[in-house]
Amino acid sequence: MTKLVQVAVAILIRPNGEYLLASRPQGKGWAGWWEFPGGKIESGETPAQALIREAQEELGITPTQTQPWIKRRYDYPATHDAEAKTVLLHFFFVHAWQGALQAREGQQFAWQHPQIGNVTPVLPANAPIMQALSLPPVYAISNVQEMGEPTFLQALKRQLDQGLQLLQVREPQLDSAALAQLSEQILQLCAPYDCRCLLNASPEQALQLGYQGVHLNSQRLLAMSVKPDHLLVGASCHNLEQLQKAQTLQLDFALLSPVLPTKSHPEAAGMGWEIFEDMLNGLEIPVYALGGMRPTHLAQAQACGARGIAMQSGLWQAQLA
Ligand SMILES: Nc1nc2c([nH]c(=O)n2[C@H]2C[C@H](O)[C@@H](COP(=O)(O)OP(=O)(O)OP(=O)(O)O)O2)c(=O)[nH]1
Ligand SMILES: [Mg+2]
Repeated sequence: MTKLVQVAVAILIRPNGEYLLASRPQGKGWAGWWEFPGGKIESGETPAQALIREAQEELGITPTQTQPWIKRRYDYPATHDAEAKTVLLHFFFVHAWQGALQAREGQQFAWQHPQIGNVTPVLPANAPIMQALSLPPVYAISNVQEMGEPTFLQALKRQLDQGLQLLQVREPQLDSAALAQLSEQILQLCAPYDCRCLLNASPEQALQLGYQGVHLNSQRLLAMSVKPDHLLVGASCHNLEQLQKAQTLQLDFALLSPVLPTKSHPEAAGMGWEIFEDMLNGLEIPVYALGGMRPTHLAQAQACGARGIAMQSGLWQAQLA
């Protein structure tokens, strides 16, 4: 049997969203590969304690604002410089720290833009983590039907000014002419910002109207046999079968809902955080929690292993409050 190594991993994030990678120093297994700072959890230590100790030892800093994220198990084969082992990685976001970064182990540092990672190779266990980090923590869903177009566009502008980076346009009540007209306005409004827009429709419609992405409902997801080209692709899932289908198709992300009871689907009870966390366990595709979400639920969703939260009324209302 290979040994299980538990590891605390620190994803240092700057306010502009860049995160820190470090090269593994000479003399360690997988030397020269890029990773997040961190290291083995010692006996008697919690993952959070190991995180702080490793940050002090490797970087000379003390994390002051941390947030648990995904746990990920990975089997490493034996290589010329390392034996076979299974690692259980406990990823944490580190949003703030004391002290100035020092390369205490002779490692190199590289701050990475989430969508333009430019150092390679990154340790193979981290591939799904890099994919998740290329997406922002909040996914907004349009609500023109309830708010009316002028109010919605105003609210959208305010969210864009506050850093919104991912938007789903979901307005099934509109006919195709009205949807084309609304799409043009939304895409124009978003163009100067770093915000990608997905249309909840078929991939053909999304491409035709000039969207960067398509959001599949669960019916379209189940009917699909290959990931559409040239689009960022997300899908709505309500059970494990659908999540697995999204993963098999190698979609960019999935939504899992309803987590909590919601106004838009009052008949559905909400699976709760415990089941939500269980369903994400072992999944490689990034997932957003949906259903009754408000901005304050982000930390809880991430502690369950989600990339973040998707919100419709919870987002647009939060800013009016
Ligand atoms: N720090 C870190 N380790 C990772 C990442 N991804 C990943 O698969 N690992 C694996 C590589 C190693 O097998 C293990 C971490 O062990 P390590 O060798 O860095 O441990 P350590 O810092 O405590 O150093 P030492 O015991 O060798 O002195 O976890 C990552 O992003 N960061
Ligand atoms: Mg280390």
